[in-house]
Amino acid sequence: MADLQLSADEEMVERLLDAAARGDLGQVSSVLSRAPSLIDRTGSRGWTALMFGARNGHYDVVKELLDRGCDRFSVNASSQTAYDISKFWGHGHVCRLLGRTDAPGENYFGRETLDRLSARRTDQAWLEARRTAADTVYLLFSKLSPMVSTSCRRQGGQPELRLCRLGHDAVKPLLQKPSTVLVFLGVERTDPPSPSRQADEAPRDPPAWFAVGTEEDADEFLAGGGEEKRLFPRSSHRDLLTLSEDEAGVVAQARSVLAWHSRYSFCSTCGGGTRLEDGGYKRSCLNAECPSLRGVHNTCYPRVDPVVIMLVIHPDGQQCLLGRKKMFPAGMFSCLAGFVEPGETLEEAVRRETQEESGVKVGRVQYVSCQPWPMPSSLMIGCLAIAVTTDIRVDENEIEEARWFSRQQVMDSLLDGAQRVLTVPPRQTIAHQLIKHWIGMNANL
Ligand SMILES: NC(=O)C1=CN([C@@H]2O[C@H](COP(=O)(O)OP(=O)(O)OC[C@H]3O[C@@H](n4cnc5c(N)ncnc54)[C@H](O)[C@@H]3O)[C@@H](O)[C@H]2O)C=CC1
Ligand SMILES: [Mg+2]
Ligand SMILES: [Mg+2]
Ligand SMILES: [Mg+2]
Ligand SMILES: [Zn+2]
Repeated sequence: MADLQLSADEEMVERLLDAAARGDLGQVSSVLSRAPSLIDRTGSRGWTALMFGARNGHYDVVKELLDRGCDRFSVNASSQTAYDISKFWGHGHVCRLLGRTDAPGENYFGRETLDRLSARRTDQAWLEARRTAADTVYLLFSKLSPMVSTSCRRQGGQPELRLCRLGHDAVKPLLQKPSTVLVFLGVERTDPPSPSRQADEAPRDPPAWFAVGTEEDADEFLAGGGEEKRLFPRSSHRDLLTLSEDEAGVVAQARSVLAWHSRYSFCSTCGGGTRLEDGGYKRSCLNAECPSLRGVHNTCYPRVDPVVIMLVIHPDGQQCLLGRKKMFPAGMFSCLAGFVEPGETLEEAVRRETQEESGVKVGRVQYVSCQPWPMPSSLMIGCLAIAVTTDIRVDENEIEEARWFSRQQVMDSLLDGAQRVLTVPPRQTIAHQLIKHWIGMNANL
């Protein structure tokens, strides 16, 4: 009976994959209406219905599968997502559909959903009006953790965290405390005004977003969520990686600025007290004699720490260098990385950090993409680097082990169910994306 059931399932999967490949929307919908759980099932070489639809440029089929909640990130036996496949075959319209959460060069924490309107940061009257407006959104952070709710579950996965959006009334008492920090994040990006709008209608400002930061527990806010469970995640590194791409971007912005406020309360030039200015983007010294008040000083502005992160490629082109820190989970290897030092180019930082950490010398360096990493304020600058030597000698203070891994070993690590000699960091990290970028450079469909 079980065998019969299994083969009936398999037959349905075959029908689904075949319909997706042919662009038969009716058949795809009919199979999934009867058996929704088959949506991410794979056929030969790990291809899903989404990949078949993407391979042949079937826009309607791809849209239907996405609307029904398929996994757009799953990879086939060549480690390609449906997006990689549609890009390879030149189906731009399907790429755009799939690219919404996996656009080329866009990394987790990198999406800008707000227009920062930096020119408005010094406009006190405008800021004051936006602070109290009915549609203004406040994000609350306690000890740098954003308040989130866990009301919905991602299909088959871990609970998805969503940011809690509060109104002015809810945060008003907190805003009156002198230790609370308020940062203007920007306004929602809007579509161009519709042609039907009357000429005499005044254009409305889109909703403004603010971040409110407190070093207190703020647990009193957790009660007001009704059905949904509200919390401030305490293991912020892991939990921040479960936000949606849209929310991750705004959290990266808010958390880095709030982290700067929480560590830089005093003037670093004279030790005096400081005052918040520019919508939370500046701290000015209260001591009228302080040199930091004359000229431009980077001590007054939120910091960003550039970090190079590199996938080092073996001179034979078929292996890459990955390392592991002692703190990594067992079996996990990642790209080497390190802070850029003053007066150093990105290329030199890649060469120096690679040699310090692994003993390998690097020649050519090529920039790929970057990622804001708000723990607390790094900007990860992702590069491919071509090795000119291959002997490994690790810096044991930082790295436990570094090894050359073959392309096949790395591909297996990206595949569900494959035999693995290593695991790579999760897809939200630029390390993962650099590794996938290298695998994708030799498309083997
Ligand atoms: N998103 C991703 O895929 C990855 C992100 N990272 C992030 O990159 C950062 C840097 O990587 P590491 O290998 O640790 O750098 P690293 O190789 O330069 O070594 C870190 C050491 O550098 C010193 N240091 C110099 N400037 C610093 C600064 N501005 N802030 C803090 N420490 C500084 C400290 O002594 C620190 O222990 C890490 O904090 C990590 O969070 C690292 C790997 C992957
Ligand atoms: Mg390092
Ligand atoms: Mg280092
Ligand atoms: Mg370093
Ligand atoms: Zn000062």
